[in-house]
Amino acid sequence: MVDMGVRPSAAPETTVVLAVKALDDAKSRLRPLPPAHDDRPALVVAMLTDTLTAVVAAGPRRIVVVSPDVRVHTIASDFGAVTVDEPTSRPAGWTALNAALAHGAAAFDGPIAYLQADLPAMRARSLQEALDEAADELVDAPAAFVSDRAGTGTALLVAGPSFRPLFGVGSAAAHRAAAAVELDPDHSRWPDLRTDIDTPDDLAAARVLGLGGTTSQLLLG
Ligand SMILES: Nc1nc2c(ncn2[C@@H]2O[C@H](COP(=O)(O)OP(=O)(O)OP(=O)(O)O)[C@@H](O)[C@H]2O)c(=O)[nH]1
Ligand SMILES: C=C(OP(=O)(O)O)C(=O)O
Repeated sequence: MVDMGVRPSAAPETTVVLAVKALDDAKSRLRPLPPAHDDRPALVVAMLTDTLTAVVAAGPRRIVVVSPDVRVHTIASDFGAVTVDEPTSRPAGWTALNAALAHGAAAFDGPIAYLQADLPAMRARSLQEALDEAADELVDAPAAFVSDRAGTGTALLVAGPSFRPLFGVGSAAAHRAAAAVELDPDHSRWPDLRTDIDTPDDLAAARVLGLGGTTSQLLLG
């Protein structure tokens, strides 16, 4: 007998796309770091590793990582991700980040989950739940998103391939204005998924939530 109360998980249908800029250019706002850990490329790698660990555990259809940095490609490959080079051009009015994300999604059909790559506290269960709720919204809406800890940015955007990602400063409002539905607008759930790391304060918040093993070992070990 089929249990009509249990919906299938959306993760196995979903392509997760992450963008990572060149490691030496990343996280300019993440300072000061404690002197013993003042190696931002290593921290970005650790956070990417913890993010990808959780993404893999969520069981998506595929993972795509877009980056100009070969070191990022090597890490992504270790997680079974498809690696994509930075696009060589971008449409007028597009930022480099959104062009990179759209370029990563371009070859694939089905729902695309654009996810921040610096979510070292994220648990697979939170991502799975958000993907499931996004799938429900995509029946009527072009996209759905989870805002970040501050409520102004976007941690996760799930959309069809034709929806233009609008990440950047104020992206929650931009995605809302493009008719994307905000998931859990009261911020009552998924603090781990919402905590992308831009500043030392973000890192402190992620520590309280519980950092993934690689970031934790780097900073605390
Ligand atoms: N592939 C690619 N990824 C990008 C690009 N710009 C930003 N990203 C990634 O998108 C995410 C958010 O980027 P930003 O907030 O602009 O940059 P950041 O390195 O996180 O931090 P700041 O240097 O402090 O702004 C990070 O994972 C970045 O690595 C880009 O042009 N190409
Ligand atoms: C790009 C974004 O985030 P941040 O710059 O905070 O990493 C965003 O929230 O759209």
